[in-house]
Amino acid sequence: MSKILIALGGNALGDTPEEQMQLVQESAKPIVDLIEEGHDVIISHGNGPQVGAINLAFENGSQEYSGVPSMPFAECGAMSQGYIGYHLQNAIREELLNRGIDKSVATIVSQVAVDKDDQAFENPTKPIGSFYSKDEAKRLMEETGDTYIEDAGRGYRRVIPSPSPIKVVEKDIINDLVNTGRIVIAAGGGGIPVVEEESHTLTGVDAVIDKDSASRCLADELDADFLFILTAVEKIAINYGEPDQQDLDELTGAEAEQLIQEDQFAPGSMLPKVQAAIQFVSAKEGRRSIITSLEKAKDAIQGETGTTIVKTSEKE
Ligand SMILES: Nc1ncnc2c1ncn2[C@@H]1O[C@H](COP(=O)(O)OP(=O)(O)O)[C@@H](O)[C@H]1O
Ligand SMILES: NC(=O)OP(=O)(O)O
Repeated sequence: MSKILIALGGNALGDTPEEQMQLVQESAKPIVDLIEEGHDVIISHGNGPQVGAINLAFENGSQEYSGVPSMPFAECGAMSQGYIGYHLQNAIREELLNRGIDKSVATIVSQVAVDKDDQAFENPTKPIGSFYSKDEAKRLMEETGDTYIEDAGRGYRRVIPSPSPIKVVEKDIINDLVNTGRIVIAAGGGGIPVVEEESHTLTGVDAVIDKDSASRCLADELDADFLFILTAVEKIAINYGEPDQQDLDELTGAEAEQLIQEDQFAPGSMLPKVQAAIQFVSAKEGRRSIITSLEKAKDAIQGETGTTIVKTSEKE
């Protein structure tokens, strides 16, 4: 049996509490399929729409009502972990009980250490919150001074810094829970970004870490066998969205690097997933990273679908 870290994409969560509550019931099924097969499963998830909405709600509130404070991004990230983890752990719990599986599931509020001098702080790239038209984004930029960019052909979104993860602060406790058969939801939304001071104080920073990158970091620390990146597509493709689109079954790290050089993967969407997958498999023989859709997760672990990324030396 394998240790599998599952990184859930935005389509597993939706945009509103009602949508999320409903969607996580569907997301729980393939997760519990893997648990039922005897695998150790750790779950992480994105938070781009949610962290943006939480931050904006406080911003709007603080403009209208004097008692509402502005909310820094680290705190917004922590809130998003609680909000998403609450729905997700209940959906998984219910699915486990319905199938007569006696296992407990919980969410760990997870902090991820970053370097205070990470270049990412100078160059915001992480899209968060809702999508806007070009005109709306221009107006918002003028009004707020925030940065908005076009996000993978889907509209304009606010961007904030997204430093690289160094370590998951709570990794030991996550490891202990996994090793005693618990299902853990961790490093949600890429983790709460913190800088470790010399005094050992952990100070939150205004950033959102990419969840695929943080998931890779946690999968590495837990020595997982599989990093599953579940998103809206069954396989990654070359010439994605074009008439000559070609879906890919298996890639080595080197082949995937070559496709990155050819700009085959959109920044802010598929690119960070492929980069996380390459980094995960390159670190140790025998690891697999699979990029596929939620619905196909069970088939993908049998090698029946999805795009599998393997260490280059394993295919030579
Ligand atoms: N080369 C590619 N192959 C497959 N999908 C791609 C490719 N380039 C961009 N995409 C898009 O990337 C999306 C996944 O990114 P995104 O929606 O940001 O992920 P998440 O599920 O983590 O929210 C896919 O649904 C697809 O629309
Ligand atoms: N934190 C993060 O990467 O969230 P999304 O996957 O929702 O963008």
